[in-house]
Amino acid sequence: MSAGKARSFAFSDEGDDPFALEHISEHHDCPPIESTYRNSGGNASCTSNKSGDQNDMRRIYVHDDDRVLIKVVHFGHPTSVGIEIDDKGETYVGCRARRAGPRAWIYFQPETVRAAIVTCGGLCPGLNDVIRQTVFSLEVYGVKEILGLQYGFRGFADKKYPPIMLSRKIVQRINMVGGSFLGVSRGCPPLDDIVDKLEWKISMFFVIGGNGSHAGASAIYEKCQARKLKMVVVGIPKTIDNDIQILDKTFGFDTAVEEAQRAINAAYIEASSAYNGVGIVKLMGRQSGYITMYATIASGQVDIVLIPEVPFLLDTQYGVLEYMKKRLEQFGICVVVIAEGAGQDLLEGVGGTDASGNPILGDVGKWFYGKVKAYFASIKFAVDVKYIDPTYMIRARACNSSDHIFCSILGQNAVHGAFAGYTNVTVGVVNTHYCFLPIPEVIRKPRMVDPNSNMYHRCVTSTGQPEFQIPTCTTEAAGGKSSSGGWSAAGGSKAVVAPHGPPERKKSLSLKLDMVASSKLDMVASSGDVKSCESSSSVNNSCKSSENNKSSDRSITSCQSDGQQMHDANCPMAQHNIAARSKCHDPMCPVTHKY
Ligand SMILES: Nc1ncnc2c1ncn2[C@@H]1O[C@H](COP(=O)(O)OP(=O)(O)OP(=O)(O)O)[C@@H](O)[C@H]1O
Ligand SMILES: O=P(O)(O)OC[C@H]1O[C@](O)(CO)[C@@H](O)[C@@H]1O
Repeated sequence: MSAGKARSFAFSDEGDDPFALEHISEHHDCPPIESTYRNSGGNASCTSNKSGDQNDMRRIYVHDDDRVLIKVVHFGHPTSVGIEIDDKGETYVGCRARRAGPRAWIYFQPETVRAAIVTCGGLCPGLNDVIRQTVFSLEVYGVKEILGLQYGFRGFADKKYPPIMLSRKIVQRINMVGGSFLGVSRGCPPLDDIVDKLEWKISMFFVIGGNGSHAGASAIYEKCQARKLKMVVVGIPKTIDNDIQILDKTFGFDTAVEEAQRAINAAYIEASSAYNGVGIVKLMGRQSGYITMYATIASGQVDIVLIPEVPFLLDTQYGVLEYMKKRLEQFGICVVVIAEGAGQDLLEGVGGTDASGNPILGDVGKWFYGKVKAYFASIKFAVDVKYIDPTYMIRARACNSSDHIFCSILGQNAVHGAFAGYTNVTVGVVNTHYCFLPIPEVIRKPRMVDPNSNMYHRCVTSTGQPEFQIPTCTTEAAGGKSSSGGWSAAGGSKAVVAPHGPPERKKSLSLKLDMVASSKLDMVASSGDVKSCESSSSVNNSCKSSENNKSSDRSITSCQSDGQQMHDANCPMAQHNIAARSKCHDPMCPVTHKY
């Protein structure tokens, strides 16, 4: 199946299934043999018959007909948050992927297999864990020859770094450290040179990398097909950026978020102890803001988050700088987290591309730091600005325990997929289940944060920030200034009123799948904007009465102006410095007691 193939909404095992996998038996004569995979004490040869049924109590094999649903939510309406309708009006509702795991029947004689493993792109916590478990699993099947390519695809061409033989003994302890035991690189020799080398009887090729590496893996697969090489290509998605479609997450992402959160917390500590302290943290994320968004929520101490997917104004009355001033006036502190790829439209990029063709970005962190300093100097507002750029620290470490486990499962499943004969596939977790997915489908486009997603709404609910845009429809529900003077509420006024109206209890809410496509038109022509304007008064009411709205400015303003007092243990004052705390006059306020 090619990347451009039409996708259907309803699952079918026939040709139009976007998750149909290439299988080696479609191109080569290779009858299945009984699996040689044994886990501890398992006696696989007694447990299955040719149809894959298992006769004994021990069950170690996944049946080839097992499937994982790509979407497990029943979406009640095409405008439901999270439904992910793509630019062709398509969704993955109803689609299923093949469940990963060992099969009872395999398509390679292990003693004839020569496997090769390569790690490409940037570093990512967990690379060594994946290499290690891939080697272990190959050996469990009975493979004797396992080659490690050095320094990514360059390892095919660079005579100084020939492939190294891998074994359980060699890789036993590599998971204790970060980095890649094999080395990584960007850029690669001509694909034909790589395929020439693969003709050295390599029958299983494991590519551990991100979108670019998977594009490379798929291109190599195509070339091998053309040369009729009997080889399977299996990818293992790696990227701290978490920018791979469909998957719950990629390995290393959790660890990177953990490390990023530490940087944010350091910025918070610095800023909270300084006079009008500003903490700025720049985090990796070339085109997608996942690390920044998740670390922001994890830290809980961020006032402003800026990601590549959400444009922002800097210096106007709706811009970031004026909002920072307001935060400083109110709380004496402001923590800003900015993703590497954010605001690239505002600064001069370095231009050009790296060896892999990725754009070289301008340094938004330094640029933003300079702008903040200049702005506050220009208005003679004393600030103490600390800038932290943890860059490579978030990806150079060994992974945390959840990533150790995740990587182990991915490495093992990659080997199961190869022995099952699947090729041009990758292995990933979808809805907490492991599955094999066609590479072309997962790299159709990079995954980015959807500013209309639940997760982004959660993030800006956490920071309490407004949209840094000229409001398209102003409402008094805005998180700070009113229509005459400034910011609109985070998430936008359009998001305030549900576009799909009140629930109709008696009618079935079940979503007809063909509705999804037509709904795109509805959404474009929707009168949602108008409605949200009209109903702003009700929104405003709920806003005023929301005493527990801990993160937004309006709760403080209404508290103070209504003469109400803050009894909330999570009073926003509690999170900020002593100067700001003194603004809380409530004798019951836990902060007043504490200090
Ligand atoms: N479209 C493509 N076709 C063939 N090879 C590619 C393609 N894109 C990238 N590659 C190769 O894949 C390798 C890794 O690509 P890249 O440097 O973009 O990292 P990545 O796999 O996307 O990982 P990361 O998330 O760290 O950026 C490089 O050797 C690069 O030359
Ligand atoms: O400096 P390098 O190695 O090119 O890597 C930087 C890039 O790697 C990533 O971490 C992963 O692609 C990006 O977020 C970042 O732009």
